[in-house]
Amino acid sequence: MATGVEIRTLTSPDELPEWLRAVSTGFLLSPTVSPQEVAVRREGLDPGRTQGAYDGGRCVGTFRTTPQEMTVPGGAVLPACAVTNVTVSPTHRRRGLLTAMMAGALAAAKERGDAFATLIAAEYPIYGRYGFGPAAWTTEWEVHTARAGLDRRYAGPADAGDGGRVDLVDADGFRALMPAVHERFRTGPDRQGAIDRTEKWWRLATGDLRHPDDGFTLPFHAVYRDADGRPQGGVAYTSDNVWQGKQPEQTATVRDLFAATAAGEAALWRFVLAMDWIQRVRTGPRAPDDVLPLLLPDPRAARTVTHADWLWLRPLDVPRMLATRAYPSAGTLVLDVRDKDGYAAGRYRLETDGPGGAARCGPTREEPDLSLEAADLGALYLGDESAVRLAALGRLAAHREGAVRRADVLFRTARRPWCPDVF
Ligand SMILES: CC(=O)SCCNC(=O)CCNC(=O)[C@H](O)C(C)(C)COP(=O)(O)OP(=O)(O)OC[C@H]1O[C@@H](n2cnc3c(N)ncnc32)[C@H](O)[C@@H]1OP(=O)(O)O
Repeated sequence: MATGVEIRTLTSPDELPEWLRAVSTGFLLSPTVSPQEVAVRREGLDPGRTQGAYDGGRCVGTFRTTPQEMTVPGGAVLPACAVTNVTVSPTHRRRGLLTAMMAGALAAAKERGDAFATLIAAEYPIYGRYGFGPAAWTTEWEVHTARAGLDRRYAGPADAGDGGRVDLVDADGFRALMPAVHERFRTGPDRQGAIDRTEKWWRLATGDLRHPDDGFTLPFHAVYRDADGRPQGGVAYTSDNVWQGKQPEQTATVRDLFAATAAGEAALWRFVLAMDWIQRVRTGPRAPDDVLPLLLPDPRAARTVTHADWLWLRPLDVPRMLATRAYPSAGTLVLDVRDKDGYAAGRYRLETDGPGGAARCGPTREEPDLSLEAADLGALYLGDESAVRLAALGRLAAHREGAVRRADVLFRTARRPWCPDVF
């Protein structure tokens, strides 16, 4: 580790301006942070979960965690330790500062009883060494609206197709209605990977609270209500106002689109795709198996512009993780989990009752069916990775005939996991 550098949690909110300057420097945003920006960022930030690395009086490393609820397969939620604001200044990189801050944060998370740690990785190669595996991927599409083959005569609010309707609302209305809908959405049985949103999240997203330095554009907002008038989903979108030779060439960008019902999700996409002047719709980061392309008569009109790892997950409490999620069939599996940091290491017996039933998991001395690294269990846990694929890569060893396929029968999910948010 770097000599002469002290790593510690912040002792007072007065240390935040210097700490935030270091975040802004590490992310190459700006060498300074305005007092107004500090005022916004300090809201909800817990100094006790905020680490800084100090060389003399200068902050050269930052690392923060926040409490998070994450949905696991089946719809139950578990407490996670969300890692964010990780930076080391270019003057102090590759001397072990991140490694030291990560060690402190994971030890605290284990002590608190968090089931796992999560993060959105800036670059793929950074976090595997700390026991994180890519647990949910993301895809962004750009839809060429004229090629999609949709009926562009969409008639507006009264015609969402199922007796429901889509209405434009202002930002305050969206913020008033949507948190409750989002709670139902994110805890659905196929919503593994979705996370809770704080009041601050909603205020920032709807412009009620603004980062003065980030050039925020207020989006348009629309709400889908079902035939009974119950709000079931919403969309936030912007448009770029581009014209060429008297022709509209506009691209709408979806910032947020979710619904608690399939009808609501389809109606909101149809609404966005049918808008006059819009030639292209950028979907923002979605689940790789989002319904969007197949809602189009010609799915090829949805061109993939990004497909990448998104949410990374680091197991901490394996028995709790495995006993809490749902499984599509009854079965048993004995897993030998290797973890050089110890948090997830051990041999565990998982026993599942199948659909609608419970699962039990605890330490065992039985011979293992499979052995794998904690990071690979992180990749398997939400259902996105395949045990057969990991075995082909040599990252998962089978000790019994058929054990790899048995793992896939238990772990794979009907829908792919999706974390809709950046944190
Ligand atoms: C959740 C989030 O906040 S994601 C944001 C992450 N932040 C950034 O990407 C901002 C720019 N980068 C940085 O601030 C820093 O380079 C960090 C935070 C990524 C790494 O900090 P460092 O203190 O340099 O990491 P540290 O010295 O502990 O490195 C540990 C190991 O990871 C490797 N490593 C670190 N960063 C990277 C990287 N970007 N790519 C590949 N390997 C890396 C190091 O080479 C080292 O490997 P070794 O143990 O085999 O020698």
